[in-house]
Amino acid sequence: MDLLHLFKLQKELDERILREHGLEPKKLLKEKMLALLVEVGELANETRCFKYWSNKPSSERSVVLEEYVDGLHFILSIGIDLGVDKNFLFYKCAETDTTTVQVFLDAYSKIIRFQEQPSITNYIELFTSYLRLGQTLEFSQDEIEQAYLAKNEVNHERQTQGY
Ligand SMILES: O=c1ccn([C@H]2C[C@H](O)[C@@H](COP(=O)(O)OP(=O)(O)OP(=O)(O)O)O2)c(=O)[nH]1
Repeated sequence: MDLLHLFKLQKELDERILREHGLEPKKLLKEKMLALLVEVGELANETRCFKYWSNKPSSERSVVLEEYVDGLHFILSIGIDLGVDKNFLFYKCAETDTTTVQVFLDAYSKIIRFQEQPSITNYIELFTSYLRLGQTLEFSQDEIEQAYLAKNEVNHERQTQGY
């Protein structure tokens, strides 16, 4: 996954959203943190991994993947505000032998920790936990990258249409 390229596309999209909505290029960190928490909740809902009371299966893989890359958009956007977008290198996170529910809870706790203390170390921890979540959901890096590019385009189209 070419993260530096994704950061660049994210920056273009974020700048466009600010422009179209007449917002100052001020940081919207709190709003982005809440948006990310909501996206992780939407993702968990689509997987249904915690719904021990139901036999209904997970949503289609493509639906889950789109939710996943919505969260990735906000994580990249937060990284840009933090100033790490020019030199952030992806390193493969170790495979973990744990449940999907636990991986979701870990991602939540890393997001909250970063929100309380927005350091680069905590950002890397957050990013890593989100990549681990992608691995747990069995998405390849290539699939994630392609889905990110597709949703990024949709986000631009929405701005064109005055979303
Ligand atoms: O500064 C921003 C703000 C938003 N987004 C992207 C992230 C995500 O891909 C999308 C917002 O999520 P979604 O598509 O779920 O938006 P929604 O307005 O909640 O749509 P829906 O009601 O269809 O879920 O916009 C950014 O990249 N940068």
